[in-house]
Amino acid sequence: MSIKLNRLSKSFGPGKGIFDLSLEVREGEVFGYLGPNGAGKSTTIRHLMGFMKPSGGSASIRRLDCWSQSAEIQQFVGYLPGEIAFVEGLNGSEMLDLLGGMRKMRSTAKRKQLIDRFQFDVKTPIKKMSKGMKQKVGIVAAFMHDPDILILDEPTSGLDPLMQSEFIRLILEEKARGKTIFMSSHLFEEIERTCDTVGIIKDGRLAAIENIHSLQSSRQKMFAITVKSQDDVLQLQQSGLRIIAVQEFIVTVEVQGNYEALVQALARCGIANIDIRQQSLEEMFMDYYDRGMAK
Ligand SMILES: Nc1ncnc2c1ncn2[C@@H]1O[C@H](COP(=O)(O)OP(=O)(O)OP(=O)(O)O)[C@@H](O)[C@H]1O
Repeated sequence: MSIKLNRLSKSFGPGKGIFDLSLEVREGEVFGYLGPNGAGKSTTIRHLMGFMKPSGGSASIRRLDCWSQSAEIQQFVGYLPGEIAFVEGLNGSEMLDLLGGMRKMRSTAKRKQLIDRFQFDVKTPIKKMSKGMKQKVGIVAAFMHDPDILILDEPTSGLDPLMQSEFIRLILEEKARGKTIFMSSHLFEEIERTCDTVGIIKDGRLAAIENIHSLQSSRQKMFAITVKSQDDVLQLQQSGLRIIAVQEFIVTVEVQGNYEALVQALARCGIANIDIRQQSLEEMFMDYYDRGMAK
């Protein structure tokens, strides 16, 4: 096991913080950590990096305790913080020199390659950099020593769509090279395209941990059925199918596998049209939020 949270908890006051988080990330797995603002993503990540002492439970990476053995852990981990703290007065290149020096890095090949890839002028003083440029410096710093494990807190925040795609390509390449990646995100597409597993955090608690591939196959289908009369609408409403919306004669039904019940109900109605649409990962995500811990 690469990363393990065992009932990790940190309380910042009543109902605030993270509570009883348990999860495991295997070596070579890409784990997406999804949740709304204030859910506890950064707090979890800060524990992984050893910046915070848990109030209860523990976090470990490769069996090393994230709090008491953080110096050892940081040797093989690359970290991108949610908000990057820069040293005043330095330009991008000097900042990367400083971070590389702290790691006693000798080779700068990967750093050069990343700078070319993300296309930015490293000589710009950090004070004058845009949010996106600073984020690029942070990405280079996280990846430049070619770490085995990457812990990334909202890595694409501030990047334009082109650079977001470049970042996704980078993640897929690093994944192919066997790297273990734990990343938080608000972007469903980014998680869907890169991750094997997604953990959903809500109000400091894990609402779900799902394999992305089985999540994709268990997606519900939405049938927007246009019927011919009000009686048909009633007929569908009484059919026991899961009705999502009714708009005049258009009844939207959510179906997951139970097509026979749908066909039987439709056979009793006058049908003018049927549109079929698959639920997006984003809708599934919102569904988890709405239903809270019930799922
Ligand atoms: N050092 C702290 N002291 C007190 N409360 C804190 C501290 N750090 C975080 N919190 C609170 O804990 C909760 C979780 O915050 P956290 O930053 O982990 O959320 P997040 O999921 O990363 O959100 P975002 O997407 O906005 O970055 C919030 O209610 C936040 O106000």
